[in-house]
Amino acid sequence: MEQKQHQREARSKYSIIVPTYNERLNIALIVYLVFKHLKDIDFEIIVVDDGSPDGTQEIVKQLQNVYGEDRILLGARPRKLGLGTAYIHGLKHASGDFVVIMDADLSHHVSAHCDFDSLKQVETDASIVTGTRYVKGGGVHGWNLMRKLTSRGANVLAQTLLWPGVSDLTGSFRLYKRSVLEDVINSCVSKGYVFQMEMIVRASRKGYHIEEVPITFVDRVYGSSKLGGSEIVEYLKGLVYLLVTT
Ligand SMILES: Nc1nc2c(ncn2[C@@H]2O[C@H](COP(=O)(O)OP(=O)(O)O[C@H]3O[C@H](CO)[C@@H](O)[C@H](O)[C@@H]3O)[C@@H](O)[C@H]2O)c(=O)[nH]1
Repeated sequence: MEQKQHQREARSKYSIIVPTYNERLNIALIVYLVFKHLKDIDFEIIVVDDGSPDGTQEIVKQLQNVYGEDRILLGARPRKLGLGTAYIHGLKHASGDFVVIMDADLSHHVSAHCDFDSLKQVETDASIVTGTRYVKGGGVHGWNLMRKLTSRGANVLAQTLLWPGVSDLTGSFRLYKRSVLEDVINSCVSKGYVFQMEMIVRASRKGYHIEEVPITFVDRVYGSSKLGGSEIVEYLKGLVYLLVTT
């Protein structure tokens, strides 16, 4: 029985998509942590970098020399083209049966989030396992009041208007069955941060089984968030669009 379980795990491959823009100070650490904590899992890391002026890509190339180009793939884009399209680009390079998306800035801690229970859930019952900060056991550390209110407000507004059945619509630690991601991603039109919400709402509307796991989001130590006012405007536009089209 145990051997069968092991064989099943050994067959599954995970593609971990990490979008980066100016993450020179974080990328080596996140790669190190993934390799440290996912020892018994077959995985590849796909870094989608948007021509970061801080030289993130140079660090990724050094990491490829250390870990191998088959384990660290670089999906380089010429300029900042948005978070949503970065995931779409990453998926083109992915060869795994399952896809994990996570931030590069260590706000998602690999040891706590990529646990075996979540991985098993997506291998068996769930189509998507999504990290949530907004249930018992989840939370946020390090944000100021304004940032907390913005995130909470965005979620409450979307819950009220869309009833998606998911508590954290803007979170970006998720595991997808590859076929599900491919199906849902093709119906998404968002380019920026609102993409997270669009993906999960469309998946929910299509009837996919979504499991939530509580996560604690820890704000970054190095570098800065790229979430600006224009992303908030895009979020509101996206909300209206989803209200009308789903
Ligand atoms: N390639 C690429 N990567 C990007 C871009 N914009 C942001 N990123 C990368 O996307 C990740 C998240 O970006 P942050 O700017 O650090 O986001 P945050 O404020 O910490 O994140 C919060 O809001 C996000 C938006 O919904 C959430 O995804 C996240 O979970 C969290 O709630 C980081 O790895 C960052 O480098 C882009 O245009 N292109």
